[in-house]
Amino acid sequence: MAFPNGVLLSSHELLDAQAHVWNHIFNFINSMSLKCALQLSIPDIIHKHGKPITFSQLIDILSINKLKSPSIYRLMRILTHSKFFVKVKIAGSVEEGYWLTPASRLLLRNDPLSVAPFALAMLDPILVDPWHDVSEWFQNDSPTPFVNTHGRAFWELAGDEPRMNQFFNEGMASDARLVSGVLVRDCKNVFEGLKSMVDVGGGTGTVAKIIGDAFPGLKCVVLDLPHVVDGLEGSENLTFVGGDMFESIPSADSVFMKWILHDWSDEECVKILKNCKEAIPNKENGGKVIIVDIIVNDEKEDHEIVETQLFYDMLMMTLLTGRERTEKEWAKLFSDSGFTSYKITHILGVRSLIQVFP
Ligand SMILES: C[S@@+](CC[C@H](N)C(=O)[O-])C[C@H]1O[C@@H](n2cnc3c(N)ncnc32)[C@H](O)[C@@H]1O
Ligand SMILES: O=c1cc(-c2ccc(O)cc2)oc2c(O)c(O)ccc12
Repeated sequence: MAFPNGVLLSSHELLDAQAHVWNHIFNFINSMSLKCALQLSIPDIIHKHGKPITFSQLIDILSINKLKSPSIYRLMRILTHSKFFVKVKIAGSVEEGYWLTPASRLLLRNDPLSVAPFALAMLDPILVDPWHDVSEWFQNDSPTPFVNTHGRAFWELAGDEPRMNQFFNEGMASDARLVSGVLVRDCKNVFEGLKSMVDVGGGTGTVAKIIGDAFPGLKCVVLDLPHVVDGLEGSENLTFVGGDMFESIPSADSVFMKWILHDWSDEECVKILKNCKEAIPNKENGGKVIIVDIIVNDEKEDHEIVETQLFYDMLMMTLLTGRERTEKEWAKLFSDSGFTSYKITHILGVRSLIQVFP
């Protein structure tokens, strides 16, 4: 087969190319099938059943129009293919049963590490609609596709829409639980010896609580926007401050920022980092900024990790003014903000821990 430009392809290459394009066109079907399973609570139903569930048992429990049961078989088939469920033999029965996989365990609603709130949030029209406007945004003056669609910036809408504020903060808190567990288990040395830490953009305080409990001598302050921290109660070594990191950051030995700088442009990051440096009075004596964020390394990392990092980069471009950065781009931000050195620890999968020293 020859294309008009003279490129020759075997039938095999041509059919592979067609399958590749189709898989990209239909990728949204994976996301939407997952959304449907979550809305019908299928992972929770299987978990509550406590053992592999047969198709007929699942149909009995699901609250659906039973005439549509055969379509549940098709939904389960695609989700089993994409490894959200497995089919296993049931002793003494000819029927097989559906069981959970590590991926669907992360979708259980009451699991502290649940990704379910985020999955539902990400697939809500509020966050899906801006993706239809990306090409229009490329051609106009809007700061982000999100502003193009909603007329307001992401954080403004979160402040005005209690539903979005709640699902976003819940989603962040579940990720914060997962990351904090790794930090207090595997990165003790990063926090040992610190007397105070301000978690900038620390949300509802999940990371600060877990780190504060693991290091009782460490006084933690969470700085976030007033609509996020209003009414939250602190403890012996945890306080909440409503404010704006672009204005000022409370003083502390160390500043912690998880998933903050990737939300913002280079110019905005330099402003935040300069405020972080101002906030650390003890510059020579152990003062530092601790960052948890993505470092893109498309030469070394495996294909799936880089794909997740590039999804995040597109997410930051579409919802916010941010981006994912390579080590060289991070290093430039740090030196432009007046920091002298940094140390990277690759410990958090898709993300890394970066300590930056004044
Ligand atoms: C992506 S979330 C990260 C939350 C938390 N650090 C985590 O990883 O779980 C970004 C946080 O920055 C907060 N934020 C946005 N603009 C801010 C500002 N100008 N000053 C302080 N916090 C801000 C948001 O409210 C949100 O809680
Ligand atoms: O709007 C988001 C969503 C996420 C997100 C989505 C799905 C997950 O399993 C985890 C997180 O992350 C975001 C983020 O890190 C950010 O800085 C801004 C917005 C979002």
